[in-house]
Amino acid sequence: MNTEIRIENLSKRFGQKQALRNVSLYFETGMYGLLGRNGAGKTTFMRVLSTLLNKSGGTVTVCGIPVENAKEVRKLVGYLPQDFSVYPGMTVYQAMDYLGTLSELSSSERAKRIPMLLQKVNLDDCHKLKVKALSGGMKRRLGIAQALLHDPRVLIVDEPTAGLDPEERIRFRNLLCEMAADRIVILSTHIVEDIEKTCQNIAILDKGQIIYQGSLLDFVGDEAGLENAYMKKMGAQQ
Ligand SMILES: Nc1ncnc2c1ncn2[C@@H]1O[C@H](COP(=O)(O)OP(=O)(O)OP(=O)(O)O)[C@@H](O)[C@H]1O
Repeated sequence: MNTEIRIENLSKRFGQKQALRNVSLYFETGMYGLLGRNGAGKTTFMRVLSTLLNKSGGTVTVCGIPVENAKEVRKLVGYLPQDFSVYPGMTVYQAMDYLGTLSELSSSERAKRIPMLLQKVNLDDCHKLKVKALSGGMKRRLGIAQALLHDPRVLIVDEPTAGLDPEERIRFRNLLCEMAADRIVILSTHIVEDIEKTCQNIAILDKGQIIYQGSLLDFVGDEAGLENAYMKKMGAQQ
């Protein structure tokens, strides 16, 4: 099974509101940055890929499987939403174990994967802590660990570093890069620096349409950095 996502002419309407219009994109193993203003359609796009929203038109396949086959696609996709929060009264281990049960992992798979994932996100010392006692950065790392419980081929993260201190942001970025070595990671954020430091390829959404897709280096061209190139592009889109 090839690790790839093919999107052709994807559209999504909410009543009269056209949130996505003729979006066509292709992803293969690696890390991709998704940029766009507030309301551009980024979350809608990620929710369609994660099968949490039905599309209105077009085709989307994840590793060859159409998103309409939500049960199968969910096995392939891990999603960390913007507002991730889980069971504050549970310990870190209990929360992971419960989420693993919801993902239909057997008890032996959970016993194997949970310690391995907590170690990967550097939370192995915290497995007995209550979720509500975790810092913002630790919660985000727990979010990644839960999104990886079923070892998905695709990891989609929405605004994961907002509000994190610089050290925690860099740690989180490194973790995502590590995850992208053998899967597709799609990172949506307004923090342009996070994308500049981690992604070789970017896509920019504006008013529901793709206005750039391709290499970050090509996009930046002769500009001083991604932020400058991005501001210039967005200025031209007004
Ligand atoms: N459930 C919904 N019902 C109606 N309109 C919606 C719904 N969800 C999103 N929209 C609209 O679709 C458009 C795209 O929203 P979306 O949340 O995907 O944007 P975004 O790029 O993620 O924004 P932000 O950067 O602010 O998170 C917006 O105009 C939004 O108001």
